Amino acid sequence: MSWTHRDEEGRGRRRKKKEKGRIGKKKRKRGRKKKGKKGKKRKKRKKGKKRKERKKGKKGKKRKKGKKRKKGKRKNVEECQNLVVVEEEEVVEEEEEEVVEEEEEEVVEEEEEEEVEEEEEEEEEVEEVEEEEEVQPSGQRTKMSRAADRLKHLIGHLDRPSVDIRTSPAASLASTLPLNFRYSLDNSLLTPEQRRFYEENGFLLIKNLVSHEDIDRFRQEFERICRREVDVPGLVVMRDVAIAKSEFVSDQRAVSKLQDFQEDPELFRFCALPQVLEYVECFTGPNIMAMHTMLINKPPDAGKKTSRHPMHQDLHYFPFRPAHRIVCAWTAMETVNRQNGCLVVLPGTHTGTLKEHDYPEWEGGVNKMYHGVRDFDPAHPRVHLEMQKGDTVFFHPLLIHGSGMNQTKGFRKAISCHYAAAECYYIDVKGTTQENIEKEVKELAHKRYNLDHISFQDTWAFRGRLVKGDRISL
Ligand SMILES: CCCC(=O)SCCNC(=O)CCNC(=O)[C@H](O)C(C)(C)COP(=O)(O)OP(=O)(O)OC[C@H]1O[C@@H](n2cnc3c(N)ncnc32)[C@H](O)[C@@H]1OP(=O)(O)O
Ligand SMILES: O=C(O)CCC(=O)C(=O)O
Repeated sequence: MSWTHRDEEGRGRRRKKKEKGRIGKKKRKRGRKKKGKKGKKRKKRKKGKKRKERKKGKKGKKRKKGKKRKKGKRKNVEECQNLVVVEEEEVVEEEEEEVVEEEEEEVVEEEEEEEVEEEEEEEEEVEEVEEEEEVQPSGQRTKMSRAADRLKHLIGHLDRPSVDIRTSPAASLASTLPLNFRYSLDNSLLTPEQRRFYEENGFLLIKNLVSHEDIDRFRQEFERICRREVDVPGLVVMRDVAIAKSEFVSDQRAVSKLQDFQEDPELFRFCALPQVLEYVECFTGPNIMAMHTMLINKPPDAGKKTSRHPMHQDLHYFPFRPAHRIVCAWTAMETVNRQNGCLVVLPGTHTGTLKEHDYPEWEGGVNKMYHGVRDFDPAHPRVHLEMQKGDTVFFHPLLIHGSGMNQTKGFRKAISCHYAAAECYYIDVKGTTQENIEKEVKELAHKRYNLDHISFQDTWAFRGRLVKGDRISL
C-alpha cells in the first residue's frame, strides 16, 4: 500500500476527530461572538445566580467538558512511487465527556469557578488559534475594507477604477461552499481518496495527463521563441540572474523562463486543454480564468545555486481571492527528479494563512521577484514531486513549495498555468504582506511599459483570459 493511501486512512480518522473539535470550537466561537462583552457579563451574573441556587440546597449536576490532549510524535520514513515523506508531527485533539457528581457544595463551588475560568482560558486559547488560522484573514479584510474605502474615495476624485476591487466574496461563491470540503467542489471526476488527499495536503498529482505530442509541440514553440522567430506581445523572457548579469548567450540556454504567454496561441493551448480544465473545474467551478502562465526552463546551475526557487506561496503574487478557488496546474515536460530540481512541497500548509515573503539571503544572488517565505518550519515534512513527462500536479496557492537546484547538464522544462474562478474578486493589498510585491510589479510596469498609473490589479486583469464559462468579475 502506498504511503498516500495508508496515510489517508490515518488522516481520515484523525480528521474526523479534528473536524468534531473544530465544529465544536466554531460553534462556541459563533455563540461567543454573538454574546460579545454583554454575553460575558451575563455569564458572570448567571454564575452568581447558580451559586446562590446551590446554596439553597440544589444538589447534583452533570456537565460536559471538552479536553485537548497532545499526542506524541509520529515518524514515518517511507518511499513510494514519487512521494517521499520524511517526517510527520501532529497534534491530535480529543473530546472527552465527564460526569461530575456534586457532594459538598463548597468544593463544587470552587470547581465550578475553576471550570468557568478554565473554560474562559480555553476559549481565549481557541480564539488565539482561530485568530492565527481564520480571524487574521478577516482582520486583513477589515483593514482592507478601510483601505478600500479610502481608495474608493480617492478614485472618486480621480477616475473610474479599471478593475472592481471588492472586500467581500461574490454571493455565488459564498453560498456554494460545501460544509465538509473547503478546498474542492462537488464533482464526478475526483475519487473520494483524491478529493480527500487534496483537501488534506493541498496538491494532487495526476499521471500522464498531457500527451507527449502536445508537450513536444510546446517545446518546439518555446525553441521558436528563443530563436526569436515569433514575437509574442506581453511575453516576459527571463534569464537566470547568474547569466543575466554576466555572459551574453543568444539561444535557449539563456532563457530560464517564459512568463505571460497568453498571446501565444500554441503555448496557450496548454491552458485550455480539456483534460486539464476538467481537473481545474473541481477547484474553481465552471467559470475559469487563466491568470498566469509560465514555461520554466530551469537551467543547469552555474555553481551559485541560483537555479533554486525559494519556498513560497503563490498567493503572495495574487491580488485576488478567495484562495481556495485558485489552483495551479504544473506539467512536467520531461522527467523531473531531485537531480534536475523537481518541485518540493510542504503538505498541508495550504490550510494556513498567507505568510510574509521577501528575498532570501542567498550568497550567489536571487532571481528578480523570487520571494521566499520568511519563516516556515524547517522540520515540516517535505515531499519531492518526482514526475514523468506529461504528469501534472494541481496545487493550492497557499501551499508552500519551491524547487531545488538543477545539478544536471540539461534544462528542466515544465509548463504551468494558474487558474482562478471567474467569480473571484480583486482585493486591495495595501497594509498587507503583499505590499512589497505590489511595489515591485508596479515599478517594473512603469519601467517596461512607461505606465505610471497602472494598478497591481490591472496588471492581472490585462493578463487574465477566460478559458471556460463566463467572465464574471476578474
Ligand atoms: C506565482 C508566480 C511565482 C513566480 O513565478 S515568482 C517569479 C516572478 N518573476 C517574475 O515576475 C519575473 C520578472 N522578471 C522580469 O520581468 C524580467 O526578467 C526582468 C528581471 C525585469 C529582466 O527583464 P529584461 O527585459 O531582461 O531587462 P534587462 O535585460 O534590461 O534587465 C534589466 C535589469 O534586470 C536585471 N535582471 C535581468 N534578469 C534578472 C534576473 N533574473 N534576476 C535579477 N535581475 C535580473 C538585469 O541585469 C538588469 O539589471 P541592471 O538594470 O543592468 O542593473
Ligand atoms: O518550476 C519551478 O521550478 C518552480 C515553479 C514555481 O514554484 C512557481 O513558479 O511558483
